[in-house]
Amino acid sequence: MNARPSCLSISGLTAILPNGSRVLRSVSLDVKPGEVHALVGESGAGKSMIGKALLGVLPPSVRQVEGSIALEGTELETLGAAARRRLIGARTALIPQDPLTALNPSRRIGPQMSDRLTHILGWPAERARNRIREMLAEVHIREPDRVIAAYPHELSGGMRQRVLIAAAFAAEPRLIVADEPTTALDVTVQKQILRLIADLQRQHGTAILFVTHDLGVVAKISQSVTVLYAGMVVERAPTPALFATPQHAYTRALMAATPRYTDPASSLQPVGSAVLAELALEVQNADNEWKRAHG
Ligand SMILES: Nc1ncnc2c1ncn2[C@@H]1O[C@H](COP(=O)(O)OP(=O)(O)OP(=O)(O)O)[C@@H](O)[C@H]1O
Repeated sequence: MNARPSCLSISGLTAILPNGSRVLRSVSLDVKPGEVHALVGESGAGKSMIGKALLGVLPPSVRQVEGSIALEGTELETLGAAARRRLIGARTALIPQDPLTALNPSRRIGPQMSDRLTHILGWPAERARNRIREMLAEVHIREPDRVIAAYPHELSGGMRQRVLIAAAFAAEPRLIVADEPTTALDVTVQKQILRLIADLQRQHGTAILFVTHDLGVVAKISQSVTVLYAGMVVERAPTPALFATPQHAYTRALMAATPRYTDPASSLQPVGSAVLAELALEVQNADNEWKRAHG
């Protein structure tokens, strides 16, 4: 028997729009303690929606109608709004896609980094300041004083993302949601940032739900992976098994569309119409089954 609960356990998560269409179709996934779990899918697959459901910030037009989300064995549904916010604040952190919009342009970096530690976790200001300095060193920022005193626009995109990574790890969360954290960066900086996240993850033993559309990133950073299409889980596997023996035609099509997994001499293949027709049928079957079960 496995006595240690999953760090994050999502089961049967269904979210619905006012017109009745489901944007998440009974999604289940598990992130084990200390592992990186990749959530991969094309634009619109529902990756961000899962992160938002976890953080309790679904858009007003989207309702979670079914399913459960548990953090280290605690079902979020069983908590009141304030207790849920406290638990999420203490156990999770977010590395966002776009570091510029995630930072307040009119406030200096230092106070923005320590806000979470002082406001949500109640740390004294000096402890928070010291922790921020430690974390800036861990993300290889050589002039911490300059960065602490800077406004976001005074830093490069890569530096801003380092700052947000430092802030995410500062309170030793159990789970970090990394929402396409390298997408907004230059290609050369992307590699450094990915390596940095991987290094910190190993050193701190933090579990990460790593949202990405890039199978190359999945291969580099994750131990397990969930492939999502139209809010539906298409395939879930340990990462080495996914690449060695992909089970679903859609996963194989995504691989064929990713440069490093194809013969460089061959051209990249978009997801073909046969695969899309198969997916459409699976979505329809899943929706019919759901409608039958819900009258
Ligand atoms: N505020 C909203 N109201 C209604 N539907 C929405 C809203 N935001 C997103 N959607 C829809 O929900 C579905 C999932 O969107 P989501 O943003 O989670 O996809 P994603 O996989 O994160 O895509 P991307 O990689 O482009 O961010 C899409 O069909 C999208 O059109």
